[in-house]
Amino acid sequence: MSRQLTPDICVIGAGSAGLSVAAGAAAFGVPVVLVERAAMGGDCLNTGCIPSKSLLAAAGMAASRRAGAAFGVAPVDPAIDFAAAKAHLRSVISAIAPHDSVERFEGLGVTVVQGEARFTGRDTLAVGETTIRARRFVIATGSHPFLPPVPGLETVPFLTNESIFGLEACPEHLLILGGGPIGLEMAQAHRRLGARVTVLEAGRALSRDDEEHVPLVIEALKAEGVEFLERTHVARVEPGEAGVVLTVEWPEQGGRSDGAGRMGRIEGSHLLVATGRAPSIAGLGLDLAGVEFSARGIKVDEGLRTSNRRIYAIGDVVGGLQFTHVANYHAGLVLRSALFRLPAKENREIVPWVTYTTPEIAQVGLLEAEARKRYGTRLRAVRVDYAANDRAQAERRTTGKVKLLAGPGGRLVGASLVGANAGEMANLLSLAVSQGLTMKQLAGFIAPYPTYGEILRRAALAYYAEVPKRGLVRAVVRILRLFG
Ligand SMILES: Cc1cc2nc3c(=O)[nH]c(=O)nc-3n(C[C@H](O)[C@H](O)[C@H](O)COP(=O)(O)OP(=O)(O)OC[C@H]3O[C@@H](n4cnc5c(N)ncnc54)[C@H](O)[C@@H]3O)c2cc1C
Ligand SMILES: NC(=O)c1ccc[n+]([C@@H]2O[C@H](COP(=O)([O-])OP(=O)(O)OC[C@H]3O[C@@H](n4cnc5c(N)ncnc54)[C@H](O)[C@@H]3O)[C@@H](O)[C@H]2O)c1
Repeated sequence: MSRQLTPDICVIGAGSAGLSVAAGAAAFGVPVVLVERAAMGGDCLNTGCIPSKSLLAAAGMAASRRAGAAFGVAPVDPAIDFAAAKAHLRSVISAIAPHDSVERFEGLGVTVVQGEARFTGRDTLAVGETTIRARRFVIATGSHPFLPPVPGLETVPFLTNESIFGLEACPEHLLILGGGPIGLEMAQAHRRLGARVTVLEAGRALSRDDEEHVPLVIEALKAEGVEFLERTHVARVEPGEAGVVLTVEWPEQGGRSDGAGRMGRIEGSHLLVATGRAPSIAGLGLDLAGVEFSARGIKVDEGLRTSNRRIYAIGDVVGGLQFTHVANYHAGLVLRSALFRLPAKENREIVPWVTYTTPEIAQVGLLEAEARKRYGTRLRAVRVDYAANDRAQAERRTTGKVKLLAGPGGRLVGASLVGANAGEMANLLSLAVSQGLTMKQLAGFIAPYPTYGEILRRAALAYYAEVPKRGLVRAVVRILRLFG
């Protein structure tokens, strides 16, 4: 039966971005319609953050059983029930799913329409028999795996993040195309759960992270048995006896340390494609809506408005930094703009991200190379090793580094971390960068002892290490001593 809805706001996509806008708008009593064609919760809940972090947790449990010797606890080679690990993953999703469910959102006052949305005009959307005419639209349709143009890929049953979490048996030899966050998190998780794993990366693994810190992650994964082929070109994919055969090429300065030939063949049982993301915009009717886009995503201005000013686009579909917390950040900006008509401007220089390998690697704000370009000699980088932290010593997790970047006036403009709890520590640094705090303020808080977070205060104090040596400062201290 056909029906027409006329909300103030219509949100397309019930992933991290869309859910946040819908919940926020409904909380202020604004009529809002939310359209979703598949599972509520989008990538993060169903095929992204939650299953990947749950699998890493299972893998971490296996790794800890193998690693007790230094603590006087006899290591064991644990029997892994891969199907049970997957049951754990599904139960975590089920525990979170009610929060993102149709029932909860209807309870919040949101009208949820299930089906595929497509624009039929600049202010009209069709979802099956339903027509939605809204004052404002928010496109939050996310992204899907980008498939590289490797000849033969279509001839094998390759995996992506949309299918790998459904495997019930551990792959014998998992080949992973792409050494980004998905590739490395899945490499470590599967290796720890019993698979042989080979990562093939066209360029440099984790290329968006600090280049001084990335090698610590790669070395840790290699030490656990993950095989790495960086700067490797996969020329062809074909079916093989064991599953999949890759023909690979190494350029002159090839990634193989053994100096093997320029061409080679690698056989594995499974292939995971983790080579980036493409925006989910097919069939949306963006042309009819007057919304411009490119292969990267929907084009938006700093306020996340599209070329049609009544339509915003947020989250993965705009092709910027693709993280759940960025999707949530975007949602907040859109609510500010659409509900309160306040200026809203995305600031990409305060965004943190974390890859949840062991060790974790985290970035907040500017990378050193970016900061140097911007501030030149006015930039100071201070570095502290985890080995200087008592808690890291107690837990024997001393492989790690923190680097703080101080711009003019000692303002923290960026931070890079690698090591245990790097992601948790990124929280405090994210607050500091977003609020424009200085090294003085970062040195001035009391960190509970012994915590990993003390590393941050130590790094901030290191910024002032030269102060006691300055002549003027020493002279003042000398004079003050005269007063008893
Ligand atoms: C394996 C993996 C691990 C990740 N881990 C992390 C992590 O640890 N931390 C982190 O911050 N980020 C992580 N991410 C990234 C994170 O999942 C995404 O950035 C986030 O989910 C993007 O949210 P979104 O709302 O923009 O899009 P999505 O979650 O993709 O939601 C878009 C929704 O729109 C719907 N939709 C699309 N087109 C239409 C249409 N025409 N009509 C109706 N509905 C439509 C889709 O069905 C989907 O539900 C990970 C991603 C992957 C793949
Ligand atoms: N912990 C997290 O926050 C987390 C975890 C997973 C995913 N994510 C998000 O999901 C996004 C997608 O992750 P991703 O790892 O797929 O993408 P990515 O773009 O970060 O990395 C893809 C990698 O694949 C390589 N590559 C591309 N084509 C190739 C080819 N033909 N052969 C070999 N290598 C090739 C690239 O050089 C790159 O290093 C990330 O950018 C991130 O935003 C976040």
